[in-house]
Amino acid sequence: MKILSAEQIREADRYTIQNRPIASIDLMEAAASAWVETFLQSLLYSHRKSIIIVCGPGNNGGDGLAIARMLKPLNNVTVYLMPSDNYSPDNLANQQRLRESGIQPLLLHTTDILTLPPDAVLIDALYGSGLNRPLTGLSADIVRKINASGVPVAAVDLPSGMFADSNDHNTLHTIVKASLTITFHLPKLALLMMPTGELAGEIKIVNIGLDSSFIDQQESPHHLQDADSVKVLYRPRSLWMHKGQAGRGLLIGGIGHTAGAVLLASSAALRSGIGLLYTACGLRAAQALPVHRPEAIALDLNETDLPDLVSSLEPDAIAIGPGLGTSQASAELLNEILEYPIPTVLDADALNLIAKHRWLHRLGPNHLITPHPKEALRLFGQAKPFEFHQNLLKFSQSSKTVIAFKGRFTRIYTPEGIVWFNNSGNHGMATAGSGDVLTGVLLALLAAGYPVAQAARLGVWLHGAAGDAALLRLNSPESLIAGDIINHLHQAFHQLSSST
Ligand SMILES: NC(=O)C1=CN([C@@H]2O[C@H](COP(=O)(O)OP(=O)(O)OC[C@H]3O[C@@H](n4cnc5c(N)ncnc54)[C@H](O)[C@@H]3O)[C@@H](O)[C@H]2O)[C@@H](O)CC1
Ligand SMILES: Nc1ncnc2c1ncn2[C@@H]1O[C@H](COP(=O)(O)OP(=O)(O)O)[C@@H](O)[C@H]1O
Ligand SMILES: [K+]
Repeated sequence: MKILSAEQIREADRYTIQNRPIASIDLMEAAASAWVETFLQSLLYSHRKSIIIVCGPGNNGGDGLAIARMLKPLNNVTVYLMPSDNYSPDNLANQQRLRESGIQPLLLHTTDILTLPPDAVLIDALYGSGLNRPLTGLSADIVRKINASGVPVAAVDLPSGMFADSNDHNTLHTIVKASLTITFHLPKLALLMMPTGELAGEIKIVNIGLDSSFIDQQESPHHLQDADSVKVLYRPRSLWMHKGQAGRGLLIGGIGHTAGAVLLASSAALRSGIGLLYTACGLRAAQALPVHRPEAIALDLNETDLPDLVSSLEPDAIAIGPGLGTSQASAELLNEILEYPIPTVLDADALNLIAKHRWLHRLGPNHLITPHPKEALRLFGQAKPFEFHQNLLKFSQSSKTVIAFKGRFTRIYTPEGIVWFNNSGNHGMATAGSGDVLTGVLLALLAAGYPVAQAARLGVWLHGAAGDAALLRLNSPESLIAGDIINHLHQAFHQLSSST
């Protein structure tokens, strides 16, 4: 699914109204109705004693007015409206319809009249994608009062005060903090990125019937990656396959006390279909691995000459980093690995070493780096979130390196300039070792021969989908541990192979 800019979304609205037999006011009615349908199914709505709706002067406010009319038969609804001498035509039309339905909106001349009972739910329809500058004055005061109240908020299209695209020049404290954002038709960039994404709460996308051929024609580097978009990448195994065709992988890490990292990565690689796995690690891990995972071949790094190993093994793919440490000896191992033109995943301490030794320029098309935000900061330096995003995009294009920037919506930056926002995975995965599991999955896919960008996309999705299957089973994000992700990889693969 494409992610369009605010400007492109406006164009899509305009195009739909001009080329489809639907008037602007009817599109608003359809949007409000789709929003209400999703809202009524949400946990946020259940058991709430009243509904407060705050409406702005534009079409976002127009949606709010229409939503108020639709919810009136179901609950106790109070509507507040921003005073303006420049209401949009559809906003005015919906003010009229609302009054005809028996609701008189209260004009929000001052924040004093805004009453926010704790057992209410607030619907935020102040501003949407038409925001043209950060909020100030009365609008900002209203947002601050809403945020201070503790009343749960469901936002219409976007939390008010948030720009759909870059918020690098915005102030976060003038953005509504929502528990749920029901957005229209397409995801918006700001909903998928920190720190703005966190202000949106749970995100739901509702179809409002915008013209799909117009959307298909729009150029955008940003895409949301779901099961359907990775299914096309998946290559099922041949019935006649033998283990030599499933790929050989070499995993390097687990030095000293950090044996667990390679144990997790090894298990994940084996559960992701690797044919042969060699894990080169410290003594502790080399002793623990056969007990923990006898399918892997453990090699003690102290007794292994890396160039000899690589030339005798001829691995199809390498992964280096989990539990590697940042010692001089580890740096020498990495220095060697960076010379091989073999598809390689670089994670954790491998990334810290690259930052420390300023080896970023040595990365190329056979490399897949998987930084979490702190590692990315060490590698690429500090920048505002949207600028940082642009920097990653530029680096991937110029170096031809694939980046999986990990987080809630892990972003996969590909050298052709496309960024995939992955939508599998959950907050239960914010636990030690889940990144090591991803490294193992990626190693297996690279060893199986998937091109680097495809392995990254597929692996990140599988990892998230396995986490989702684990959460479904455990029912508690707190109890989810990295091993559970491994134990549910089979379900993620099954989803890929099952017919649509
Ligand atoms: N046909 C359409 O265009 C559709 C639009 N929809 C809704 O329309 C929204 C976009 O509507 P609009 O383009 O009218 O924009 P908004 O309603 O988001 O905001 C525009 C209004 O707010 C004012 N404004 C902007 N920034 C401000 C600021 N910092 N302080 C104070 N006032 C500010 C503008 O002067 C204008 O009056 C979407 O988010 C969505 O909710 C939906 O109804 C679906 C269909
Ligand atoms: N809130 C979340 N929602 C979705 N996925 C998450 C969330 N938190 C973490 N993850 C995923 O879990 C993994 C964590 O990786 P990382 O931070 O490297 O962990 P570790 O270093 O402990 O192994 C990443 O793949 C990330 O995308
Ligand atoms: K809004």
